[in-house]
Amino acid sequence: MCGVVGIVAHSPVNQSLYDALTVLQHRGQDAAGIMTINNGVFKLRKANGLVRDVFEQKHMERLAGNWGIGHVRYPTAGSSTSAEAQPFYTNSPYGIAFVHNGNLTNAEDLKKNLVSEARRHVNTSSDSELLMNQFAHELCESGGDWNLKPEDIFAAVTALHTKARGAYAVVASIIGFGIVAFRDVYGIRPLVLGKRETEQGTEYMVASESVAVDAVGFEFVRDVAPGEAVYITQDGELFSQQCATNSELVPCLFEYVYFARPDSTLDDISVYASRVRMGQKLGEKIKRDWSELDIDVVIPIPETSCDIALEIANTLNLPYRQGFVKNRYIGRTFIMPGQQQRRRSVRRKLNAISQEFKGKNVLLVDDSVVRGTTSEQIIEMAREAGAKKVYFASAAPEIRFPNVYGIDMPSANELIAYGRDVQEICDLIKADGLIFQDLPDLIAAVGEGNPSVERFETSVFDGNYVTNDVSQDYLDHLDELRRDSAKDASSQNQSSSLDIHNFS
Ligand SMILES: O=P(O)(O)OC[C@H]1O[C@H](OP(=O)(O)OP(=O)(O)O)[C@H](O)[C@@H]1O
Ligand SMILES: NC(=O)CC[C@H](N)C(=O)O
Ligand SMILES: [Mg+2]
Repeated sequence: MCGVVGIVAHSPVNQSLYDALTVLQHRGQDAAGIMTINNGVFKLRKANGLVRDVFEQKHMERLAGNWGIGHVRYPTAGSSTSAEAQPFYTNSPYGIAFVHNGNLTNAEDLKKNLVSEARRHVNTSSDSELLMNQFAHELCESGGDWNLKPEDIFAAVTALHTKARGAYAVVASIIGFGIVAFRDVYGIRPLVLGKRETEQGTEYMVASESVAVDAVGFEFVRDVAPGEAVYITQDGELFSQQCATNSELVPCLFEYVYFARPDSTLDDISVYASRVRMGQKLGEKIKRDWSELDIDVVIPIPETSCDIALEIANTLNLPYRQGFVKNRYIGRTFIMPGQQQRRRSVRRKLNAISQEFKGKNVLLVDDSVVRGTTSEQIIEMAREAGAKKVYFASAAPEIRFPNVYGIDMPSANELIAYGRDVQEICDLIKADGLIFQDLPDLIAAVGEGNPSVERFETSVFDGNYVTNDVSQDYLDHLDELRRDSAKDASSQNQSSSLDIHNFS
């Protein structure tokens, strides 16, 4: 996942963009970038690392200007090199800076056409650079004259929707004109709009999650609709238009399970409330299926599962205890780039308080079990701390299918539930019992927050890919390209790519 943000204000935006990126940090820990516009010139700083490490005082001072965009990256295509950090830039037409959350499913076809028909150069293996070039090409083709009008921009996004497939929540700044933000036709990735009234006039903000809007002191207005584009001129005038004929809201279910912050509301669904309902429903299932078990205490695996575990404890009428302490200086392990790093990080990140385990039958709760990196080690730690029995509950069902829409799960073989039933997974992670939420219950837990959402993007659980273009051949190809062992080679290949127009 990545986090995107864009602000058009009447005073400098560097600090607000920085603040927004720090509250979106949970969506991407690999790289961060900000590009502002000042006196008709782009100012850029991007690099690998966390927001707090990428931007020093000197960079912040140089990021002048009253409008700009920002990005935190979790790579799902290409490599992890700084050359693929975002924003991307292209000089034609007008000068465009571009940030993207999501992942394309037809990147290779797009690339062929871009080179052969549009004669555009794409310098990295990032699908986001491709998408930017396709957008730039559509802007050239949209028929407007030099003085770009809202209808020209909407025509370009309309054309883009017919060519790009997959997931994309995008914010782009077009120099001399303004910021355009849009979501793919299913709205797989989130994007929200905020505003703030000032003496100089209205200021606007778009961001991946509502928490960024709150943190920067803007007021939440609404979600950007799937297929819709919002255009904010550099003077603060807002235009919006539905640019797709076939749009339908099908948001990613895993955003609510794991990715988004609990204090965000996405597509009118509170992430926190949906996690509480996940806990209620899983608690009911545990009551039904495990009535004979004598569980003494419910313990969450920090951090994402805490709200879920508390509700399970309430439903089961059992004590809830924080048996693991999280090292606040270690980030999320699942979105780290390699399995070795992920494995090492679990023990550095979590430590058991042995009194909470000694002689007890504990129920450990996590939001999800993906590669099994966390669950396997945590169960071992619970036993080392003296637990008698260790039961394990996952608020998400078994994850058996790769993700192609912006979550880095490209290889079915790396998923612990792939080709295994619950007992086999339980044996692997060495639990005394393992229980997963049922998919209909998870869908209900999230969907109750907004009954108008008829479908969610659930491919990691059931293999149904909403874009209808994902074949087994494509998945095999992705596996070859992106499985952990392949990624290292790709990063080495790309490490010599140009880092263009960047402040060091
Ligand atoms: O089965 P796995 O491959 O280990 O993946 C699942 C685990 O990874 C995530 O935690 P993470 O440490 O990323 O973040 P958190 O602190 O937000 O829970 C998630 O919450 C699970 O704990
Ligand atoms: N997780 C994401 O949204 C990734 C965006 C883009 N596909 C990249 O790899 O940079
Ligand atoms: Mg976790």
